Amino acid sequence: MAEVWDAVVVGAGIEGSVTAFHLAKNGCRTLLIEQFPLPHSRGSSHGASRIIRKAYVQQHYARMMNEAYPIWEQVERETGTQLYMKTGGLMVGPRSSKQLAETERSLSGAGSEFERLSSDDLKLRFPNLSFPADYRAVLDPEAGVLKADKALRCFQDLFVKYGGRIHDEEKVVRIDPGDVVTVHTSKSAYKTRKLLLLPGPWAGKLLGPLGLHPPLKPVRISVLYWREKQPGTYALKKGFPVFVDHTTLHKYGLPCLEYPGIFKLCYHSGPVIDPDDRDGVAGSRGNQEIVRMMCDYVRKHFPGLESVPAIQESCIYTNTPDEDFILDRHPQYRNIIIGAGFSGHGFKLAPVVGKLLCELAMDKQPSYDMTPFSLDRFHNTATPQAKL
Ligand SMILES: Cc1cc2nc3c(=O)[nH]c(=O)nc-3n(C[C@H](O)[C@H](O)[C@H](O)COP(=O)(O)OP(=O)(O)OC[C@H]3O[C@@H](n4cnc5c(N)ncnc54)[C@H](O)[C@@H]3O)c2cc1C
Ligand SMILES: O=C(O)[C@@H]1CCCCN1
Repeated sequence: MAEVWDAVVVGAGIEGSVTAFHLAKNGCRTLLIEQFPLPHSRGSSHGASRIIRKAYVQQHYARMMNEAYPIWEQVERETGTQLYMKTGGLMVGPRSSKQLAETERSLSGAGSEFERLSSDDLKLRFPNLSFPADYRAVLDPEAGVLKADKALRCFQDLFVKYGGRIHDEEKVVRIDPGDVVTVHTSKSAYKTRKLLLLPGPWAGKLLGPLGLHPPLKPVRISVLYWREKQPGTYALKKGFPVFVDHTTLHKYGLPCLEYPGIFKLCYHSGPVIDPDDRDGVAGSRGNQEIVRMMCDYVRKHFPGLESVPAIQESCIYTNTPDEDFILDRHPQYRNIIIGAGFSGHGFKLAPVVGKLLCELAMDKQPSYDMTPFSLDRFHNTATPQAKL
């Protein structure tokens, strides 16, 4: 008789890899299936860096981050790899910004420290930034950079260390629900008691045949890097923080890390695409406009950077209308668990996302209120609004 797995996880991005790690660590015999050869750069988890911060508008994420940090540290210890570099995080916006006020409220509510910077403080502390006199900032002292590609590898290595199996270059092509689910791939078929779907931008393609159509939009993000005029101006070593601008749709930046002397500064939006054709016609549409807008932005606010990007790469967000994640069971097939819609901010939270999905798979009471992450919230048509 075919072997029955305790759990099969589909998708070896950061969310699937961390979920698989928690399952294996909790004694579940787990198989992690990935369509592409690992590592790859076609989904959402590639690249050297991501922002980690507690400064969130939504308090549920600020609270979850209190648990995420110790797990990141534990993985660093267990693998002997530095993954987190503390830089502090600067959230800027107009003095009247509701988002900044709510960020302060949620940091306080989560028991986390922060500093409030006036326009004068901002000028004094960060002379290489230029913002109007009616701007202010919130500084999150615990924020920093995660070494993303290393982090992904660490979680996959630990998963294998705890007895998990990874099958890459194997695409899931059909799912037959049941008390024991059958997962058909391009190479084989597997039986499992619990199936966890973490397919990133491909979520729509896997969920549709299971009768689920949540309003998910895969969006192509241009990852833009800008050369310093004077090397070292925005360097991590010199203590330049990670940065989020809360004016209208966000712009965000990370101090020079992956390419020496080159600062990463991106726009938190882009064209809706098919993940199998990320850089095709739809993906390129609007890119020139975004680059032009970002050139203007750099000229205005980052006077120490060349105002033409030195490097351009791509990555994909999978957005929900309210930018909250989906972490839930299939409403009909309760042993199928879904993690999707990480809306461009899921990396830092993956340690807690994985823990919650593992709890659902092991039929334990989840450690957090799952209401913000429920699939059925979309029946009430959430108002689209950039939050973070
Ligand atoms: C430019 C950019 C900047 C970001 N910045 C930040 C940040 O600063 N901080 C932060 O916290 N987050 C950030 N994020 C968000 C974060 O990176 C994502 O939320 C996270 O990587 C999502 O991971 P995932 O595992 O859901 O998706 P993915 O990494 O895409 O993983 C899904 C995997 O499933 C596989 N798969 C799909 N379908 C199948 C199938 N049928 N069979 C087998 N395998 C399948 C895919 O190949 C893929 O490997 C950023 C994202 C981008 C794009
Ligand atoms: O998750 C983050 O911290 C960043 C903030 C800005 C948008 C992209 N993601």
